[in-house]
Amino acid sequence: MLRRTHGEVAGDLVTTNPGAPVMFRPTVVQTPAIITLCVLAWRFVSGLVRLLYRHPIAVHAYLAPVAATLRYGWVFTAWCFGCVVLALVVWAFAHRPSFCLVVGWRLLAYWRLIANYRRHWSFAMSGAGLSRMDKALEYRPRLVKVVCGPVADVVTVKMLKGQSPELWRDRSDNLAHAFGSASCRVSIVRAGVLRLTFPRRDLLASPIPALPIPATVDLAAVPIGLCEDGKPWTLKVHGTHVLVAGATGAGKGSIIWSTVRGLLPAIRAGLVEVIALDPKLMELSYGRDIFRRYASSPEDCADALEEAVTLMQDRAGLFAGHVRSHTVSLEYPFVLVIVDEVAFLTAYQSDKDLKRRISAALATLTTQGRAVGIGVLAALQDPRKEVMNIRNLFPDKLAMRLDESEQVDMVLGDGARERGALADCISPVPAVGAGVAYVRLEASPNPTRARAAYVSDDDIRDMVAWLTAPDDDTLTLPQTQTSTGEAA
Ligand SMILES: Nc1ncnc2c1ncn2[C@@H]1O[C@H](COP(=O)(O)OP(=O)(O)OP(=O)(O)O)[C@@H](O)[C@H]1O
Repeated sequence: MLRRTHGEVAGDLVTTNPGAPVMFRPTVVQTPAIITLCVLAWRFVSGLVRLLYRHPIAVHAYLAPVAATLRYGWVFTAWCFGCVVLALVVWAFAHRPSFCLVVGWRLLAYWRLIANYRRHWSFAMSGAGLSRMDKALEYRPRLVKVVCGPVADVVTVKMLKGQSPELWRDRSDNLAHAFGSASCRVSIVRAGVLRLTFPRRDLLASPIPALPIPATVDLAAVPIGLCEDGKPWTLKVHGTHVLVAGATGAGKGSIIWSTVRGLLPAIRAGLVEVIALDPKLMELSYGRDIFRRYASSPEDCADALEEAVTLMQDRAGLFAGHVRSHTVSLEYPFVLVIVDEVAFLTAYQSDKDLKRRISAALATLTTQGRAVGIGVLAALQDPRKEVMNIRNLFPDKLAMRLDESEQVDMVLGDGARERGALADCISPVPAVGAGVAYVRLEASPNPTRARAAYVSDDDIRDMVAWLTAPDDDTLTLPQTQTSTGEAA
């Protein structure tokens, strides 16, 4: 039975000082020892069961040697242990990817959980202001699990009630430094649960050489570089328009040329045609033989754009009432209009008539071109509305190195910078930051960092040679497929 003792008599605590705080000591309830022991035993047993349920492999890895030693002696156990370690080492050397997938990343995750995250969790949470004190008790967000991959640790966290993802995004720098990482990306898993991504190494820190010309072409996923998680970075060109924004020297050319390189087999097969507008006369002139039409002067650019508009209208007239979307074929190839530094042709164009013609053609192509197989890939340095008033007509946008933090949301949409698209922090050193971009992939609202492969002048020369060379034994003409399933 619970025994109740009385609290202290208030009279003893009363003071004549009117400023003294009112003191109160509550009634003390003494719990019999047996109840305390039962509660502790219950907690111990339920903890054991939970451990066995959550980490069966780890528990058996500890229990098996103990059981083997008791049953067969320590020599047998040591032999077995040695054999297992040897087998793992051989596996790791013989086939590293499968070893990492099945064993390596799990072991690393276990190690990082104990040696880094659990060890620093309490200080990191209180230091970053993410824990909460209530009645002298500290409540901390729960560290749910750690998963390691080749380049980053992904930590799943359960927030405290009342916390928001924005609060965690605000503290992402504190978390990155607390856990010894260069950055921390916060994304939402579900209500109350967050995913923190801590990169361990940066795959994009050095330039990526030009990718091999692909054997098949998928217009929904043209390989142009590498994502920060090590996956290929692919760009959709058919059924969309792409705007690439980046300050001077950000490497916009590498996105344009990597795209052209990825499309090369389809260009050679006649399933894709490229119209290139190069008002700066520098970027695209080197590979003009690849393009169906190359234009550099503003008059020429206006004519080329109007030619694309006429083609678009002809196709619309032919397709109307028959098909609702374009299928790539030799008769109706996909036409990609590439515009390097589009602002030269619009905002900075002094000839008012040319400016009007170009702006009208661009707006027409970006509003009506998708359905009839005409796409626009435009690059520009300054994404402000005064400079590019039709930027919202581009469904896909890439943010390369930008001069100001406000420009990030202008390009990628509201909240992109808060979600980790730090395009204004990309290094201006070409070897480190050129070609790096933040992109919003269809699968996720959170921006992903990626780097385009660098296509050098020699690579462009080889591309021209590859495209114009006659079929012979030294050249293998790849089978060309498009996203729409047509084959050359
Ligand atoms: N993907 C890349 N990887 C490594 N270096 C690159 C990459 N892309 C470009 N560079 C380097 O950065 C320099 C600038 O690239 P680029 O001319 O493409 O930039 P840009 O954004 O087009 O600049 P601008 O708008 O001034 O023409 C190049 O000379 C090259 O040395």
